[in-house]
Amino acid sequence: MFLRAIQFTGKRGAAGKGYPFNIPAFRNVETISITRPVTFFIGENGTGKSTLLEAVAALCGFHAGGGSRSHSFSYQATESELKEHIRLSWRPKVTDGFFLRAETFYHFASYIDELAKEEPLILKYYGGRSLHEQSHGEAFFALFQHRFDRRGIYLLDEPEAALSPARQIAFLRLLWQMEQTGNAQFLIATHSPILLAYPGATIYNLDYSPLQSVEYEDTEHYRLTRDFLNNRASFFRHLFEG
Ligand SMILES: Nc1ncnc2c1ncn2[C@@H]1O[C@H](COP(=O)(O)OP(=O)(O)OP(=O)(O)O)[C@@H](O)[C@H]1O
Repeated sequence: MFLRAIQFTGKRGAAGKGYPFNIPAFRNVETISITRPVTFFIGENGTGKSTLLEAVAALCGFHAGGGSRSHSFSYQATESELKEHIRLSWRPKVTDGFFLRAETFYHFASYIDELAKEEPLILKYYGGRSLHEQSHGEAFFALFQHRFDRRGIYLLDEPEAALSPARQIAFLRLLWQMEQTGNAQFLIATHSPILLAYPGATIYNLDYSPLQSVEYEDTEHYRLTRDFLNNRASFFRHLFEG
């Protein structure tokens, strides 16, 4: 455990009412406590998960388009001002880690290819070959397996985006292995009921204003998936015949 809390500073009111200060989940939040090695952020589309992870990544010194401190590639920045209104509380501080953004992964892969032209050995951190020569899911998994072995903080924005259900379950094992080393901490924004099932994680739900921690079995992800799988016919009756 490295990051212990995300603290919202009191100056936000002065910053105006537009994005990102109009996001309901952040209203009246003082501190998001981080007490477990794996913390999930969930919520409907547009509730602020990426905005929060981006701000944390910026304060960690990670490139806004994804990557670590040493990565810098051209990317149309969409960073919000939130980073100027939060503080990270560390014990101990780490500077290494990675910010995975599914949406900019293509640009990241191209950037690594460029670096590999000068320094081919760099590809060992990405499964031994260009990320572009691997499928989207293979490339994600190669990154998890070969690059996430360093002591650090890992910020993952929808890592399930490229992963099959079987790979998501394999990812749970990787998470567990990395947690056992005591060297890795994860903040993960996700919509996946499989990833969210990871035992012992904290889940913050940004559907609430202010955001709240919830139990896995109380999440819509768990309940809706369970009900859908248990009774598809009933869902389809309502969807198609109503
Ligand atoms: N650069 C921006 N300028 C203005 N509004 C923005 C900007 N980026 C995001 N928003 C708005 O802020 C809100 C939160 O967006 P964000 O991308 O953080 O949501 P999210 O929870 O990650 O969503 P999703 O699950 O769809 O990825 C949304 O209403 C979005 O429209």
